[in-house]
Amino acid sequence: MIEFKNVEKKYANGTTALQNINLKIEQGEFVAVIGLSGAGKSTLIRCINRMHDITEGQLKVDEVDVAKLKGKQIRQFRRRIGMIFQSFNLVTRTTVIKNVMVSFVPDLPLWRKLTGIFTKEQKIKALEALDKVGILDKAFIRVDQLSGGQQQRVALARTLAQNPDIILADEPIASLDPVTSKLVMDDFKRINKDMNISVIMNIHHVEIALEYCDRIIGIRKGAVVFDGESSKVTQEILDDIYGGKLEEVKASLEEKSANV
Ligand SMILES: Nc1ncnc2c1ncn2[C@@H]1O[C@H](COP(=O)(O)OP(=O)(O)OP(=O)(O)O)[C@@H](O)[C@H]1O
Repeated sequence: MIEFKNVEKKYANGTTALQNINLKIEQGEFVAVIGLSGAGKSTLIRCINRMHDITEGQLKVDEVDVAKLKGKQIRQFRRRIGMIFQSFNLVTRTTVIKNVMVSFVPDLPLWRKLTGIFTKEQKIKALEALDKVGILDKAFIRVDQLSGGQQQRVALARTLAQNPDIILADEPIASLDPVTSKLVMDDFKRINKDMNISVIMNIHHVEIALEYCDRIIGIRKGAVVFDGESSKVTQEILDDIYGGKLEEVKASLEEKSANV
């Protein structure tokens, strides 16, 4: 379980990105974090794996007080938490399988990971992870020869190979066209349901969030203004989360996806 108790995050420049956050996320939930740009979605997600330090309150992941972790403990803790980014974060000039196997040697420098010799067992594990996201046939192809959607699936396979309890996804479909976005969301959903991995996703596409995620957390100006089941989200709630600017957000997303 992930538990935020009166969490505040203030950046060094004085910006309060999160204030008085109280949340409980149980193992196996599929949660979307929505809100306007700058509302604090990324900050919220990144506090969970200590990419950002909180400045007040307490954040616990399975009873581990995240703020108290130090050095090696942080690295060990992060192994249980996969992170997916909008930009995939892959090494594009090497093969798909090598990108996945990188997850087996988290403490080595990247060049060592990529030149490293992997065991047969590790190769099998990587192939299994690729199979789970439907791109086993691409294992020995260079990443730069794949489409955006396929690259995001490689990133997902890399995270799965690490055997995480939680996946944090920071706008995972923001660079994808609408059809590919849905395929990637199908993968997230399947992984969430079949493997009981918690997924906490920061997402701009409200309709997709409502369709795929079980729970919606709406953030406005660093505070939670809605927290409940997707099926309970009304237009009025969306107007509150987005301060009446939802149509503008949708129009800008449509413009972006036309340019993908
Ligand atoms: N490293 C930083 N230093 C100072 N302020 C920051 C930093 N990162 C984010 N902020 C500020 O914190 C607030 C929340 O930012 P955050 O990136 O969490 O929002 P967001 O909802 O994820 O936005 P977007 O949808 O545009 O990614 C914003 O006011 C932002 O300018």
